[in-house]
Amino acid sequence: MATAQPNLFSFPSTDALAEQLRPYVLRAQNAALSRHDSFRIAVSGGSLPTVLARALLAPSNGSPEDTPQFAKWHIFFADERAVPLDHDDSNYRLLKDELLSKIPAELGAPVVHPIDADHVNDDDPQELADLYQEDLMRLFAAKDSVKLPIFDLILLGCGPDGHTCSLFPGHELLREKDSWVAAETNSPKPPPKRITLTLPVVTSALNVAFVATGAGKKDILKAIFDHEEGRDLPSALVNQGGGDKVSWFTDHPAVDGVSFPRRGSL
Ligand SMILES: O=C1O[C@H](COP(=O)(O)O)[C@@H](O)[C@H](O)[C@H]1O
Repeated sequence: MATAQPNLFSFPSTDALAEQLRPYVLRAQNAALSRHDSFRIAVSGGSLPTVLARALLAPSNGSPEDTPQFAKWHIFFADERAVPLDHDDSNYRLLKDELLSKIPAELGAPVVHPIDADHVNDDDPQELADLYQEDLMRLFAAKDSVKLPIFDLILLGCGPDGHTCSLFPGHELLREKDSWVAAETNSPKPPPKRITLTLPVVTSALNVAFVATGAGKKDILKAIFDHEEGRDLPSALVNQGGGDKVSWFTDHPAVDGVSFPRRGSL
């Protein structure tokens, strides 16, 4: 368990947040591309894709550092719902509508890793989870010694109950140690059948950023950053496991009244 504290950034508006999320993501991209030939990122659904699109589709200042090199991106999903890829509840569809379909051709196209559409109607989403794990293994487990995939960046949301990915409070999946991808059959938030990256995968990433905005997140953020009250919430477990690799991008209403020793500026 990491002892260092996560970083908390708070902005007056979602636009101001998106403006700062862009250099954060591009720094992770540039660092990744100096180490290997691709940028390996996992993204969530919910409110995240809209903010991410605002960040990444903004005009570049023209420098190579400020340019998304999408052709070198591998995009996975931090969690996905077991629905067809064109369904309103699909995180893939959301990302496609908000970001992927709007990337200018000159920036190149990322390699996107959706779930296997042939298994979304299975009674049990375990096969879907296993196939997704195999997809991850093709990229990350070139050597037998690889125990966990190391993402360059994972972008997360935080639900009003403190869930992140499809890891829900009090759920047994929070104790999963071995699988990279787990199946969820009884999500308290519809739809009930989902797959999710597991906690060890999330906390092994080189960088993890939450995006949480709006007054509706205020109470849960108070609980998460109050070490006693919210210590077992899934988002708090990411903080504890990831330490200062974890950054929270929030707006002022989401952190109104949240006491936190390390409010950073980027
Ligand atoms: O169900 C989900 O919810 C979370 C949180 O969504 P938000 O709208 O409160 O940001 C999301 O991160 C996750 O990917 C999604 O499947």
